[in-house]
Amino acid sequence: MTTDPAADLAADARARDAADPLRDYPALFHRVDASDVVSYLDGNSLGRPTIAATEAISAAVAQWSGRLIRGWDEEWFDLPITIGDRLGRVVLGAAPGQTAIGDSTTVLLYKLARGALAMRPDRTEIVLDTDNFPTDRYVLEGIAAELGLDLRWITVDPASGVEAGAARESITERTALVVLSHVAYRSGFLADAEEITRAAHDAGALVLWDLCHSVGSVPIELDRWQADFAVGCTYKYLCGGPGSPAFGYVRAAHLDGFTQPIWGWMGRRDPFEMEAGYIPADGIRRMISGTPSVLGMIAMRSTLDLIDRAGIAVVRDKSARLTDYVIELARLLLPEARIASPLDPARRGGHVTLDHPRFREVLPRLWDRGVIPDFRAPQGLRLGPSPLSTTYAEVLTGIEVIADQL
Ligand SMILES: Cc1ncc(COP(=O)(O)O)c(C=O)c1O
Ligand SMILES: Nc1c(O)cccc1C(=O)C[C@H](N)C(=O)O
Repeated sequence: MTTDPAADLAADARARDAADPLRDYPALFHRVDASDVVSYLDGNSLGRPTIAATEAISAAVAQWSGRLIRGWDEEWFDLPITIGDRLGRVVLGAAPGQTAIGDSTTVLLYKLARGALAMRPDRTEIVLDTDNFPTDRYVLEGIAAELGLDLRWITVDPASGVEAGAARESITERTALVVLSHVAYRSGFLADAEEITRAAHDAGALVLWDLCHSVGSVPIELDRWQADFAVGCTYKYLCGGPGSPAFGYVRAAHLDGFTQPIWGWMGRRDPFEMEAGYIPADGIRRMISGTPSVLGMIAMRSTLDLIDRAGIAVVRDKSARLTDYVIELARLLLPEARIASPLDPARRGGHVTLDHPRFREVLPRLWDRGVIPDFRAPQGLRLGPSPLSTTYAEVLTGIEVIADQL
């Protein structure tokens, strides 16, 4: 301890970094101009690129230029499934043959929800919550209008999320499908996915989990939870790059009869036979509609290598410590801001939201100072440190600048 509180805080952050089992990982990510961005706190919107990803993308371009159309037979045709299997093993708790990469989260959500609803033709309701990510709400509103179904909304406090008890009360014998986020995009609330899945099954309903904000930071056990379907994006903690394709999971037991609504040639059995009529490919390949984005899938592989090496439990532990640290610093340096996320780390994913009526006006000044959090209307500053790439010192710098600007 010194008589200088700022120096004490800096020393404490350095000590946390020195003791961090993942201390060597931040150096594996690009930092093109360290003075331009002094604190990146938006890893849950767009992860930083790994250095290995740049090399892997260059190698993929070389393969494209050398192998040309032959690349499809040699590797690319199978990539959505081979990377899907790897994703399943490293971060989803999913055995092979249930995960495919392709499309955006929005499109895959539509395809999975339509396929799921076709499995419960006698039921009339979809259960969802009022603070799910907009795309989930809009897609389900569209499907409900298209199929003449009802939506049953679970009303949630935006600083919290869907409790298992509230979900159980909302699911009835009319419910065909429950669609919820594992980690809420605004508050970071971590849902009890296993218990909610059980509640849905007890009522004969199916569940589709949106894993966008948990994949790569929170352990996921899709097979153990007996989840029916899941979807998630790969550009956040998986650092797949802007617009990298999403993943979709269909439980093996459902695959045989599963029909998704966009019948493209790439998801057909024997696509290069070009035959009349659509017959879905065997297994999870049937989730594919059109030509997959090969270059878009490359970067996430490098992040999966890092998570595989570190172990998702260690990644989660760092993530929980980082968000605890955010809360500790916010209480100390930003006492006028409200913490709009669960305080218990066991009930929180990888980010924390702070509320203050002046955050909207402060945001451009933070960007000018090289501090990049997210802003979520009406007044939330969302801080998403990425466990593999963010240091404690970076978090401290960010919150000091926020305090200074506020
Ligand atoms: C929970 C959630 N679902 C879906 C999406 C987005 O889907 P898409 O990749 O289609 O834009 C996001 C983030 O953009 C999200 O946070
Ligand atoms: N997908 C995004 C985009 O294309 C532009 C800006 C932000 C995003 C995001 O990922 C937003 C994010 N899913 C959220 O939770 O707010």
